[in-house]
Amino acid sequence: MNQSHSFPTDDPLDGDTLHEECGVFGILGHPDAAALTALGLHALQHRGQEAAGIVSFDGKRFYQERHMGLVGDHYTNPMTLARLPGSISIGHTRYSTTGEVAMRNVQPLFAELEEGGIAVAHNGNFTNGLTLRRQIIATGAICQSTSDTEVVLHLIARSRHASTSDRFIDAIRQMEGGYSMLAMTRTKLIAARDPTGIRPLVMGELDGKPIFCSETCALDIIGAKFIRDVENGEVIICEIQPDGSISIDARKPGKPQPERLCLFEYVYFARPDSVVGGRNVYTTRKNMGMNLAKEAPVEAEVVVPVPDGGTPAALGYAQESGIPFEYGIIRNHYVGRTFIEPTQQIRAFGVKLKHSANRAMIEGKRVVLVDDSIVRGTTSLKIVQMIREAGAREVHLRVASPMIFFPDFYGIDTPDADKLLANQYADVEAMAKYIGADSLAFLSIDGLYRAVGGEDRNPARPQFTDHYFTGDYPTRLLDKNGESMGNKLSMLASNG
Ligand SMILES: O=P(O)(O)OC[C@H]1O[C@H](OP(=O)(O)OP(=O)(O)O)[C@H](O)[C@@H]1O
Ligand SMILES: NC(=O)CC[C@H](N)C(=O)O
Repeated sequence: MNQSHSFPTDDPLDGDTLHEECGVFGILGHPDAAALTALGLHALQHRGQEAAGIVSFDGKRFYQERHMGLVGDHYTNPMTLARLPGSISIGHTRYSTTGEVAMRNVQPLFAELEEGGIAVAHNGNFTNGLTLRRQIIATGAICQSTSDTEVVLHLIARSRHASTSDRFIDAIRQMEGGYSMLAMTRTKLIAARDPTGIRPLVMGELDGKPIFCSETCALDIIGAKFIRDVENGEVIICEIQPDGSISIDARKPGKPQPERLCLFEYVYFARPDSVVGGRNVYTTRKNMGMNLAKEAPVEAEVVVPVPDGGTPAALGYAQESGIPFEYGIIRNHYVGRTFIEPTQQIRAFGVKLKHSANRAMIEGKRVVLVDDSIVRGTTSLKIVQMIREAGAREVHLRVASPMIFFPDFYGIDTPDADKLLANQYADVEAMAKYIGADSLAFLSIDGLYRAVGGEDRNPARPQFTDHYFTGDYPTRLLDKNGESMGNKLSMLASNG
């Protein structure tokens, strides 16, 4: 295995940030596998900005490049790509949910097995990862990372099945929680999605070669064709045959369960141009804004989005209400997503750097501000104040998703419940007062369901994963037992 990384491994971050997701990309049998993977990861950058890695195989050896930072910081360098030869490749952009921000947790993770090397890339989070980790450590395993993903490698190694595919299936069947996973061996690319289908994963094709990635925007960037979603609970095994052809074997190893995609993919995470679960994300966000305008109308002269997340919903609100849409806030694109920053102080500073009021569009007007979500309230507090300082007569905040009361354990890494703004105030009026808005309203859960899936939430069998709004977790939470995720790996806290 070629190890060519040498990056710092310190982790000053606390375990209390609302992180995003991760992005995965894999391709089998293409001569430009690593370069295509790098391009795919570029398109998936919004899903994870802490670190990015690529593993390739050239018929003889595995190669890896794993780096802290953005995809463009490393994989635009032809020398880096030259160190990733071969026609099989998988890649990952990371936002940590379990395990610190350190080189040892940067994916793909690689292991030498009896029958050869295997690399895995994981978007999601296992809700029994720590429980299984304790069990394998108790029986002699030596873990190299603090990532929940590593447990899968150990379970593959311990499986009694003969083929790598069966070992992989054996391993993931023991895992609970949310996962869209890719694995690669010397001849195979394997894709798997958890039984509930919490995280997205799609299959595409370029020049007849199979591709798997988190979102369709990664297919579009390389001109690949969308084939279909990987189904919930499905494992697809693609293998290069001795004659050079590629076999594709799709299996559903577990008990069938209804799919429940994560609603937050539509509210915030996925790129607006992606098609997630057959739905164009931009359209669902516009629908959210339209439903919000119906549910919470207000008299005003201008609708202003909180960019970027709030923009499609604000357009929907403006179209439905007939109030003109204007860019009353200008976004500095050199500042990333703010609610993922490590400390509250830095987050607040980031929000200030990121948004400026466009006074000419605001002064003397009653403004409807539209954002996609309120998590801690950092953004809302600053933006409402900024709009007032720019001369707005009234500021009405409209949020295109319901109030967030519950933490996530499936790959989002929300703050602890007590840090969520909705849990700090008795009602919406009290929240509005804290934020400094003349009025505040959230989209209802049914309004959100209709915006995404066209029908109300079915309480007996919810169509989507929505626990952050409702407390209805789609799986059991074995590791949790009342502890926060941030505390779970405290026994493993380290610098590298
Ligand atoms: O209540 P808070 O804790 O501030 O979190 C919510 C805010 O964070 C997100 O924006 P972010 O700046 O992360 O990303 P964006 O640029 O994609 O909108 C989201 O769109 C809200 O504006
Ligand atoms: N956000 C994610 O999907 C994270 C994947 C994995 N749990 C990690 O922390 O590396």
